[in-house]
Amino acid sequence: MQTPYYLIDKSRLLPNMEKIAWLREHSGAKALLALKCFATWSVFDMMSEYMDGTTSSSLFEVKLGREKFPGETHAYSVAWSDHEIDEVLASSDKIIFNTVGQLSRFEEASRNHTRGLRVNPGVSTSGFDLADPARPFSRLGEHDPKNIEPVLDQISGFMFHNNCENADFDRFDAMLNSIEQRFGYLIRQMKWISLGGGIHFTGEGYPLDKLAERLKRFSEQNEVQVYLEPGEAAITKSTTLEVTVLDTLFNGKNLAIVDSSIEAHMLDLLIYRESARMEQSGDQEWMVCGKSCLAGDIFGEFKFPKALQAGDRISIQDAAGYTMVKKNWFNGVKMPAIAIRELDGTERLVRDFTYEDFSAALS
Ligand SMILES: Cc1ncc(COP(=O)(O)O)c(C=O)c1O
Ligand SMILES: NCCCCNCC[C@H](N)C(=O)O
Repeated sequence: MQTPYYLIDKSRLLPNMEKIAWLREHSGAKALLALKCFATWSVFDMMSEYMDGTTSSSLFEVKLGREKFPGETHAYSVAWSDHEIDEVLASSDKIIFNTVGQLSRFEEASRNHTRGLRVNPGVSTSGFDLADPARPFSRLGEHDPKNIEPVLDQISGFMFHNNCENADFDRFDAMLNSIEQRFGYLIRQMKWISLGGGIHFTGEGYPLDKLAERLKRFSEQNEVQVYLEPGEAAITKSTTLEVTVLDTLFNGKNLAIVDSSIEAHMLDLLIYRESARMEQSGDQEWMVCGKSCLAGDIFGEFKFPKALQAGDRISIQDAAGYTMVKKNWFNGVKMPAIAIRELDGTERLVRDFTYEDFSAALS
């Protein structure tokens, strides 16, 4: 297969799915895939055996969820437009408004729909200002219980999303306690509560049993159906970005230029100033660089067992989350194709991109 391509390995996706299924069974919570993180629908058939549906951040994600992922479709957006609302309602099971203002604006249009409201508890686990839903002056959800009280009869659920790559169960527990303390009297008047994404419960060593017990207790004490919206947790470590070395040079360090671009194909790493991950090790230090003209288009510095040379293949690890959904046509660099490794080890190409796709994205 011609590089670059994202390779989704079902045998690496499966353990995440099995943990999600275990958690559902032992907590009673439902799990919705957050399409903003991962929307590669060729593996939705498999994922839908372990998950209950999808949640979204736009009309197009709502439509994709309804069309490609069996189960429930939750529609959330920071703000819906007038021209979108009918289609959003037609393609979803629940609509979650970000503010009381949006709920009021679309009150009549959505009257026969199951409706919820995003609530911002003012606490989060994000170490990144950019991704912190509880940052000062955050627009993400209603903050004040007093503003929510007047619209309680119009909604049947809340969505809280305040975790971010949170691998610490005790921190999750403490934040849920604080949510219950501040918003408990409102939560108990609802039928369902989504606790959002950002809980790293499929990670190595995460105390899944404690999470299941906590979610079950939350659900029983408040008499609500709990939803989780895993993005990263659903697909973590399932995918690699397969690239080839095109050139090498020495400029005080060993540099290898590959047929991909961090700016175009793994943008989140650049945004959050994180390094890509490799699996191999050795005593040869190399900086792996992208082929766009951006000076800082660098995947990171890694150790290899031997010196790299043109033609070498490299697998960049953990390349599923916020990658394929964010890839772009910067520099006209060819987008990586998408391939799937089936459980029996066979690989198949499910999407390739051509010059025509590049040209069609512009006019
Ligand atoms: C409302 C909501 N739900 C779920 C997610 C998924 O988060 P993660 O990929 O960290 O699990 C996000 C991330 O932006 C979100 O904003
Ligand atoms: N790896 C660096 C942080 C990534 C942030 N995750 C994506 C966004 C997140 N789900 C959010 O904005 O809440």
